Amino acid sequence: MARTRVKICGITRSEDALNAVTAGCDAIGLVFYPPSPRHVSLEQAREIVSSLPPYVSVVGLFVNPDAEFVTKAVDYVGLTCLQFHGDESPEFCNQFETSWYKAIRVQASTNLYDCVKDYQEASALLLDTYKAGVPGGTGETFNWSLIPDDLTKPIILAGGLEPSNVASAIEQVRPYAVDVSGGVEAEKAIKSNEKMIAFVNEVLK
Ligand SMILES: O=C(O)c1ccccc1N[C@@H]1O[C@H](COP(=O)(O)O)[C@@H](O)[C@H]1O
Repeated sequence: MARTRVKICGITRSEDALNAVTAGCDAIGLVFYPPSPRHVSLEQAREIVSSLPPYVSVVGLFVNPDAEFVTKAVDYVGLTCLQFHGDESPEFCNQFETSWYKAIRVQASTNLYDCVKDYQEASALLLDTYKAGVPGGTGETFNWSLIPDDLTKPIILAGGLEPSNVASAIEQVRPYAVDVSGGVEAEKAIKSNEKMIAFVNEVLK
């Protein structure tokens, strides 16, 4: 069985990006959502990406963006994948030539089979915690038993993951990948090298 991939999201500094890659992550995430404390400008993002070694995926995170902005970010920054974390429709997500996936904020009433059907062109579904009024990055887990084990899309598990719970999350959900932001921070928007190493080690053990 393939190993679980790791994305570390909300990178705001080149040194954090390099530490994340050295720790063993497969992808970094850059937040293009101005209200987030982890928001980066296109210039900051381009500088971070220019410091990366080869073979690292660069995911742009958007919340209800303008299509023109997404296209500009792909070209200017060199994004390899798009994460839509708002209320974007399948039609909106599909208009880009870049690989994309959709974040679903899961609550008891969420029908994940319908989400798979609705977003059939997505390369994966990212499952995050539902919290009213907050699009993501809540630092809170959700009830993983709400995830059926026969979904026909790769699942990226997110929401409140940290070194102490990621191994049990993987054991229970068997996701394609895990995604972490707040759980490996030293302070808001600043990553902890120790926590990133601990997180990846827990995934790989
Ligand atoms: O990180 C943010 O500020 C953010 C803002 C808006 C939407 C999503 C955001 N982050 C993503 O949320 C999940 C879970 O994060 P956490 O590990 O619970 O902090 C993850 O995909 C983040 O990239």
